[in-house]
Amino acid sequence: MSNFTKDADWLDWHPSPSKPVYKLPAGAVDAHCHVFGPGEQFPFAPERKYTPCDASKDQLWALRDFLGFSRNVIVQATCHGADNRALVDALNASQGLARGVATVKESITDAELEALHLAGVRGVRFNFVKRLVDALPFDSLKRIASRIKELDWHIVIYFEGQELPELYDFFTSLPTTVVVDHMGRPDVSKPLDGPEFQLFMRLMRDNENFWSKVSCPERLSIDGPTKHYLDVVPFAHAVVENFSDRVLWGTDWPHPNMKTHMPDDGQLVEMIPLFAPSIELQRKLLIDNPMRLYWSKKGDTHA
Ligand SMILES: O=C(O)/C=C(\CC(=O)C(=O)O)C(=O)O
Repeated sequence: MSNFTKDADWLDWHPSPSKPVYKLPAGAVDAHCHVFGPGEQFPFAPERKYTPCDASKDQLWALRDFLGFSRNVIVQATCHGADNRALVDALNASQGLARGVATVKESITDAELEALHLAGVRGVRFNFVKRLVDALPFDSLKRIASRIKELDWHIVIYFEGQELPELYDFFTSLPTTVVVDHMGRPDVSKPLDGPEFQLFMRLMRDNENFWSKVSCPERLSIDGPTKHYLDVVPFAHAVVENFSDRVLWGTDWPHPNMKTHMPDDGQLVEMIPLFAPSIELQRKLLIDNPMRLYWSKKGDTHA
């Protein structure tokens, strides 16, 4: 029994996803997912903007095995603030099969950063989605960026598509590899060749240190699950085709803050061959790229 009551409109993760017909290649990485709590053991942060249901590491491993993934990258979600204990607990229990992206404050010590690295953290997340966080000052983020660069970590950025013009110069000033969550959350009702998505494509084209997750069709789609989120495919396909060595894929389990429906994780896996139609593109997306970013840094051995 959790000490927390989830939000009244909270949708729980899918209890029985379908088995995907698409068979993932051996060694595939789910490079964007979260753990929540359990709240009783790892309390949610006082400054959080939402209270989720629990989504434990063991439930994440069960999904990994059911879908056919080998590894996970667990991204710290804002409901845990900069308290990375649930994340670190999951990494420590993963037998080397999970890596993490943490949230840190400037006050973190070098020893604490080193301990996160030892646990398997390889990046920090800067979140600019206004419904999720209060704005953070750029100069503070820049100081964090220059410290984590020393550890050979990267920065994951999360923002809404319409905010990119305002954030563009800050993003391109970052000194590390930068990974964009969910293709920068494009409005897929707008044209692929329109100014909004083309600015994102320019960001990727002009800055070789930028990577993108081609994730979250369920968040971006207007078509929705009954039409298999097909309106997202041209966007994801364009990103994979053009930047095949800098793309990642993730389930986004347990799908925080979904309001319209809870996706079937098996259905999300079925979309991978639409995003990455060839075996070679699938290998890069699911294995080569995430392994390079998360399992080939200082002190890494392949589990
Ligand atoms: O899984 C995601 O990327 C999406 C989230 C939650 C989140 O990122 C967070 O709380 O940090 C969202 O859009 O509500």
